Amino acid sequence: MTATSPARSTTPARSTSGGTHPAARTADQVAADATAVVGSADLSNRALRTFLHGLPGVDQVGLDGRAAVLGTRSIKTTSKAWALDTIITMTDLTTLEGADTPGRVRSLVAKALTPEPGDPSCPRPAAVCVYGDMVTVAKQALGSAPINVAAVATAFPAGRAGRTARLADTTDAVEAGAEEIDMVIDRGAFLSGDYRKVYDDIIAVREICQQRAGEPAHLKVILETGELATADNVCRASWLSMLAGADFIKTSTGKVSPAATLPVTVLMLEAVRDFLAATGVQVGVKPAGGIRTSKDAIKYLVAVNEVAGEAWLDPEFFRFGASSLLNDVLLQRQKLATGAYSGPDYVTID
Ligand SMILES: O=C[C@H](O)COP(=O)(O)O
Repeated sequence: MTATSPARSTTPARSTSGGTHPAARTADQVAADATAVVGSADLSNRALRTFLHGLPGVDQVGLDGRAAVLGTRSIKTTSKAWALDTIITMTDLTTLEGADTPGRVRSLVAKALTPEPGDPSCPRPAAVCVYGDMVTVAKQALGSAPINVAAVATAFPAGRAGRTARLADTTDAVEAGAEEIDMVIDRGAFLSGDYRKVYDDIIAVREICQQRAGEPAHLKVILETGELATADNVCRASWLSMLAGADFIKTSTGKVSPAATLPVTVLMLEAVRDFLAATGVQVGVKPAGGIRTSKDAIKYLVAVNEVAGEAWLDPEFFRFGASSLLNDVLLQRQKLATGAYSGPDYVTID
């Protein structure tokens, strides 16, 4: 990623309560510092630390309050139909089980290709998300359909492997044709303050993504927010990932509790909004893990619109990582169209 000329603003960088942190730098200062960090030829861990620890502090109480308010918004029935279809187009339909088989992946792909048999107006998910060794199976099953294959990589979910193994994992997935790579950060390095290691890892994975035949693979960086302990850490990990060139920042692997939450997603939406203002680069957000109902997913859409803005209401910039959300969305879609649920046999519950 190359930081373009920062958009100039004289408003102070905002913390999540909607107010400003007493020690907050202005957006101009954050922009200048971010540009200096990205442009530095010899970036030290100390420089990264200074930048990340100088970000406005997060008011956790304010964050929870803001998310709670967003979660109570109601939407009109007409908007609900749009919301349900939008959720489908933003879904990375996922299977990430040790017991995944080629048959299971083919069945996931069949569902992605035809989510609602008999209703050609039903949109398709953005991607299917699988382990790297299942990319070939998924690609073959998808054929030329415009659905991406996202592969988890870098020793997902814990990331506990040396860089050589983590990068080899990524190379395998990219060479098999994955259009999207979902990497995990080294939480141990991050939590021990070795930001430079995390930064270098992301850059190395991104370089492999860039080498994909045809289009570069899009890089989603999983923070595993449930292991980061504080909201300030989530904010720092978001900025660190974006500075290193993430196309998306993703909350969770789905293997750690808590996984995606609305407050954490609001915080990450604020980060991408502020990063765009500072650098001119728009990064996407992917909450993943534990989002199972349309009702919850709609709360996330409201947050996207109100926190980051309409520009993020696009699968290019917002995704849901979910294994079973699609089933509920299809049921709700049916209910909206016919006034009744079609019964539990109507959609596959897998
Ligand atoms: O990235 C997606 C998650 O692994 C899926 O989690 P879920 O099964 O809770 O929807």
